[in-house]
Amino acid sequence: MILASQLRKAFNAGTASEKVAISGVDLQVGSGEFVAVIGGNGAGKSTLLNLLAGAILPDEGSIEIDTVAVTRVPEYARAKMVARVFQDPMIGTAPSLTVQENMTLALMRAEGRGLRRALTMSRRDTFRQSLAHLRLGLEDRLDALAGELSGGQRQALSLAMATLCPLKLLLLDEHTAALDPRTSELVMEATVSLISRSELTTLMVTHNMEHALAYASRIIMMNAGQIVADIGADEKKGLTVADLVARFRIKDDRMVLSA
Ligand SMILES: Nc1ncnc2c1ncn2[C@@H]1O[C@H](COP(=O)(O)OP(=O)(O)OP(=O)(O)O)[C@@H](O)[C@H]1O
Repeated sequence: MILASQLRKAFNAGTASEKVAISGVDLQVGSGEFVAVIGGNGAGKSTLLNLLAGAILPDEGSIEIDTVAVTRVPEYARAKMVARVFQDPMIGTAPSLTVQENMTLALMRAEGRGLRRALTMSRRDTFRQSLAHLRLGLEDRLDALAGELSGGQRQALSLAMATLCPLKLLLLDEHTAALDPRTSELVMEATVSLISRSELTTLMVTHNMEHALAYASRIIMMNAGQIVADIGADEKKGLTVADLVARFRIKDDRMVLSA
């Protein structure tokens, strides 16, 4: 369970360019819930994820992950609990290392030993199996350099790496936004398969309303640093993309693409 209470974060505080990015945010996410975070540009979505990851610390409020108070715990010390996948396929994997070396690095995050010692044959099988579930052909490319993979395969590898060790919270920051529509669907399907297999608690920032409606169990809408709507599974069932766009006057990815 993730519990955020009365979070506030301002940038450039006390200056003329002060910007309150998050204000009075209360959020409770149950174990295994998959929450889509939507909202217009500058609404505070990435800042909320940054606060949960520990990449930035709040000015006010508190954060608990499975009853552990992590409010002032920096990102590196939260890494065993929280993993994140970013929009840019170039972030999250090391291009000059192979697929299996990248995955070994992800394991070392939890185990902390040398790359050579950690890379054993049994690990290879484990890596192959976890990559096969993603259905992007990565299981046959363990020895390929990550830099030679397609954008979709790199995002899938980032996902596999993020979820290789037991996790309390997975944060997806527009992780399919830089991909073409077909690849974006494939990575989204891989995401859902991973999340449901591991019953992972997940927050996904997205501008793709179809993904939010189809895949998440709950949608929260942000505006001006606050959560302005919280749509549970039952209410979500009756909504269409057009409803969401009209109700919240926000842009959908596909509208941006076709504009
Ligand atoms: N490091 C920073 N320094 C100054 N202002 C910032 C910083 N990070 C975010 N902001 C500001 O805080 C507000 C919220 O930004 P945030 O990136 O969280 O929005 P977002 O909802 O993720 O937007 P988008 O959909 O465009 O990515 C914006 O006004 C932004 O300009």
